[in-house]
Amino acid sequence: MTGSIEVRGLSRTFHTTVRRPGFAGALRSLVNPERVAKHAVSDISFDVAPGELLALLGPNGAGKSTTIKMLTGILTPTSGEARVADVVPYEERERNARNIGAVFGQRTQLWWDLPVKESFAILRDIYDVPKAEHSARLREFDDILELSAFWDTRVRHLSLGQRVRCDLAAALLHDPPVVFLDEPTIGMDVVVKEQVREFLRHQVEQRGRTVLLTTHDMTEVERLAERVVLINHGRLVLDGTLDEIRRKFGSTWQVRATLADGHTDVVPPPGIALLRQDGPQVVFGPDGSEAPTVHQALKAVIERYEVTDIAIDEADLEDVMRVAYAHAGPPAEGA
Ligand SMILES: Nc1ncnc2c1ncn2[C@@H]1O[C@H](COP(=O)(O)OP(=O)(O)OP(=O)(O)O)[C@@H](O)[C@H]1O
Repeated sequence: MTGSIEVRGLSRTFHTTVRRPGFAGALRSLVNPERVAKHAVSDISFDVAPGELLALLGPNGAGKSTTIKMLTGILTPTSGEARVADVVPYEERERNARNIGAVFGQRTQLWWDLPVKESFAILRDIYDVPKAEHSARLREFDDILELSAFWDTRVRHLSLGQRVRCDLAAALLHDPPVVFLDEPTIGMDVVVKEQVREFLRHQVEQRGRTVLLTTHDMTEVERLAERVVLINHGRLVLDGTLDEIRRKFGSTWQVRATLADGHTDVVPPPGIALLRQDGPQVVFGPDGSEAPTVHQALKAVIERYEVTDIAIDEADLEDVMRVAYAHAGPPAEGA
């Protein structure tokens, strides 16, 4: 068994009934329901190699959770195929469950009314983990995640950050080669986020686990992922390294400047876009494929404005992604 993920032409369409407004509409819907198809995921293919951490990115409603649900065996695809650690997840759910760990940041898989350590003990029995192994693994997780402070607390009384750290430990207690994380750090403070990231790095680099992560946090992507797959309206838009994405979407530089007094209406020079403005602080970036080089841009900005400070930065990944999403174009019908 290898901890790889293979996705080939995976699609999932949901059929929903349209609710017509008003009482008469409700009656008509009852007698003659109107069904519409929603193509949540359309023909996507990608691979994740054993021991690789891949970030699956996309705006709200792009199809990320639907993809993860198919790979964890919760949903069956409408067409296409997936293999996770050599198992077709939606055909062999039990075998798949032994090979994967999953954390959904918005939901817990722990028992709400039990203390944390009892939840862990139940999982140990479910997965048949020998006691010594279970204890050693908990000690390893505790070293980074600092769980023992709330070992005896009922899950319902944990804070969000404490709960997700426990969920992460619970997902890995049976030592699965593949881990799915759907927005694991949503709503966490920066200190806990960093703790979770260190834990994930450790799991990938030291334990060789394969991780598929969805997040809207670009700092997380930069800290953890070398490669990203971008989906929009259910379709795969891009599969590449962060460097390739930065190159492809042109935003290879940013010029950050502080303008002298009096510049209120900032109209950037040709080929240059005003990305952000906060009073006299402005950030310029390339505007499309014919954009000037960073040196030409610096010269153009200095010639046009009186600046008190100016610096060149690597493009912000949030801005790069915004351009990438814009390039993806409008949705296909039903997407
Ligand atoms: N059970 C369902 N029935 C009908 N439509 C659904 C169902 N689940 C998801 N969808 C639709 O499929 C599309 C993709 O949803 P999905 O949850 O996969 O997006 P996402 O990329 O995870 O979004 P987010 O970043 O907001 O979590 C959305 O338009 C959503 O409304």
